[in-house]
Amino acid sequence: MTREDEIRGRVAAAKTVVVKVGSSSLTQPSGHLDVQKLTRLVGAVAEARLSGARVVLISSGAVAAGFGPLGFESRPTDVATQQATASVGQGLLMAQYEMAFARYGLRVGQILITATDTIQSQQYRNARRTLETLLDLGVVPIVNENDALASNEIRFGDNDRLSALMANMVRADALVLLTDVDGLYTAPPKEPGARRVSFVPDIRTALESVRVGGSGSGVGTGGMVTKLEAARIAAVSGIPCVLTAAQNAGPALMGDPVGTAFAPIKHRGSARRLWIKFASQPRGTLVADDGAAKAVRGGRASLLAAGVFEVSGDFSAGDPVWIDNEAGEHIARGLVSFDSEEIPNMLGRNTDQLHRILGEEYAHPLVHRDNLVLV
Ligand SMILES: Nc1ncnc2c1ncn2[C@@H]1O[C@H](COP(=O)(O)OP(=O)(O)O)[C@@H](O)[C@H]1O
Ligand SMILES: N[C@@H](CCC(=O)OP(=O)(O)O)C(=O)O
Repeated sequence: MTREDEIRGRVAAAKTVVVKVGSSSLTQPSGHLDVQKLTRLVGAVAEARLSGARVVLISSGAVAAGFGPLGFESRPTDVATQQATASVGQGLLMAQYEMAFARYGLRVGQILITATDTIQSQQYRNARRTLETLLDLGVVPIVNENDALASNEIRFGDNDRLSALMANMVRADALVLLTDVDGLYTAPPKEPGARRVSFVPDIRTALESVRVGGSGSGVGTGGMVTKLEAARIAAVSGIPCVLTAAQNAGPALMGDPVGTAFAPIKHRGSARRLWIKFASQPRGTLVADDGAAKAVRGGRASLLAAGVFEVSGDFSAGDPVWIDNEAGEHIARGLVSFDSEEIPNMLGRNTDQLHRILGEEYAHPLVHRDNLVLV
C-alpha cells in the first residue's frame, strides 16, 4: 500500500470528520445560493453520517444566500453591508440545510463562531463541549464564522483556517475541503499546463513545486492560499486532509483517489495550544529578558514577571499576547493572566515579592506554560 492509499484509507475510516464547503461550491455563476448544489452536498455528507461517522460541516454561503433576498444585484463589498447581509443570509442558509438533511432523518445545529469568542479557555471549552454534545446526539453541527458580529481585524478571514481549527477542536480524524476546483494544481488552474497534484506528502515543502493564487470565483475569499494554510494546520495537528471539488464529496469521504490528499506530518499535538498558535490575534507584547526568553524557548517554562521588563498594548486577562526577546523578535505567543494595567507594577518582581507587596492573587506567572506556544 502506498502512503497515499494509507492516507485515503484513514479518511474513509474516520470516526469524526470535518467537511468544509466554500461559497464557490454553493453558488450559481451570479453569486446567488444554488440550492441544487447544496442539496447534492448534503446527500454526500448525510451518507457519511448514516454510515456511522460523526460529521461537522463548516459552511460558507451566508452572504451568498442573503444578497438576493435583500434586493442587491451582486454581493456587497463594504464590510457593514456584508455583515448585515450575512445576518439575513445565515438564517436562509440554515433553512435550506435543515430541509435537505431532514430528508435523511438528520438534525442540524448551528454554531456561529468568532476568533475572540473562542480564544479564552472558558469559551474554548464551551464551544468544544457543545460540539461534542451535538455529535453525541447524532446531530450534524453546521459552523460558520459569526460574520454579523466579527469585526474586520479579528475575523478568521475565511472558513478554510476555521475548518482546520475546528478539526483540531473536535479531534477529527480527517478534514475534507470542498471547493470549485478538483484539487491543488501546480499553478492557478486557468494557466496553461497546470496539472492536478494528487498527493502532498509534506505540506512544508509543497510550495516549492506549486504556485497558488487567490480566489478565482469572485465569491470565495481565500483562494488556494488559505486552503493550503488549512491543510498545513491539519498536517501539523496530525490530521489527514483531502482537497477536492464539492461534486467529489462522496468519493472523497469514501477514500477514492480524487482531488489532493495531504499527509499529516506530526502526531496529534495539544489541540488547545494549536488553537492559540493559529487562531489568536495578539493584543499586546511582553518583552522577556535573556534568561526568561531562554527558559520559554526551552519549552516547558511559564513566563514569570521576574523575567519581563516591558509591556505594551491594551489587553485584558485571558487575551493573547506576543512574548518577545530583547532583540524585539517574537519567540512565543500565549494567553496572559493579568490586565495590561496590572502588569507594570509586577515587572521584575519574583513570586515572593509579588505575594508580599501586591498580594496572593499576583503571585502567579504572567503567562502559564499551558497557555503558551513557541513560534
Ligand atoms: N494552484 C492552485 N490550484 C488550484 N486552485 C487554485 C490555485 N491557485 C489559485 N486557485 C484558485 O482557488 C480557487 C478556490 O478558492 P476560493 O474561490 O476561495 O474557493 P472557496 O469559496 O471554495 O473557498 C479556485 O477556483 C482557483 O481559481
Ligand atoms: N462566512 C462567509 C464566507 C466566507 C467565505 O467566503 O469563505 P470561502 O468561500 O470559504 O472562501 C459567508 O458565509 O458568506
